[in-house]
Amino acid sequence: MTTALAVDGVRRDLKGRRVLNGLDLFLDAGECRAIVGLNGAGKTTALRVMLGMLRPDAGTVTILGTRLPSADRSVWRSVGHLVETPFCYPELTARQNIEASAALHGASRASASTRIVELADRLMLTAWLETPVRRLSLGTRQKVGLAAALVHAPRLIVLDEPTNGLDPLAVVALRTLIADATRDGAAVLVTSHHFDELARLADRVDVLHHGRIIDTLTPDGPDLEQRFFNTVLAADTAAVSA
Ligand SMILES: Nc1ncnc2c1ncn2[C@@H]1O[C@H](COP(=O)(O)OP(=O)(O)OP(=O)(O)O)[C@@H](O)[C@H]1O
Repeated sequence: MTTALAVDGVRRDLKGRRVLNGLDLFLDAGECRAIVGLNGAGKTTALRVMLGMLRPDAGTVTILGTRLPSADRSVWRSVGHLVETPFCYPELTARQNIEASAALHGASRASASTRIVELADRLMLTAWLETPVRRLSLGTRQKVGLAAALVHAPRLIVLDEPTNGLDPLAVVALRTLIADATRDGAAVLVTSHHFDELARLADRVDVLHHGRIIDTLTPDGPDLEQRFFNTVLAADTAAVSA
């Protein structure tokens, strides 16, 4: 297996508060991993550090074999992400937004145009392709952001709460897109608060609590949500009695 993403001992403070506290995470090609955690556990901050948007105070991040911050354009071209705001220029149409992402990631016009047709069809976005993004609903914008993240067939895909605003049909479509990507060798990292969704999506589920991974759960097996709560409760109980 090739390691697509390696996060080793990352620490990061924000406004004097320790948000990431010795974060370790390794993601292989062909694998989908999920990060779960309570609100404020540090999920989005972790993804931002992994994507080079924030520098760690300590520890290292290695993406597709290159240690940050020295990743060059060829590395970033192989990464697709949707973190916080979807990739959207409000005055441009959905198609133009997705084309802009394809161009930014070095995809040819021909391959982008074929892939946009496919992604729009699968995400039920075709009817909205020529509409300016500012006129789209929240969920449709999310679909544009997802298409922009996937249009260049990235080898590393990072999605922060990707089902935000999506209807149940679109959730199923996203699930099959992620399954196809991992089957083709991409590595996928997602965050989510929806345990039933994670159970169907991820190969492993990492529990992030107070800025570090405290356990890794297998998504199959009984009641993932209850196992998550048990893990968090046990960690808090141990911290109180220490
Ligand atoms: N720019 C910032 N400045 C100061 N503190 C921040 C900043 N961004 C995040 N934080 C703090 O860092 C902690 C972790 O935030 P983060 O958004 O990473 O959590 P999260 O696990 O993604 O939460 P949620 O599930 O609510 O999205 C929170 O306490 C948050 O208030």
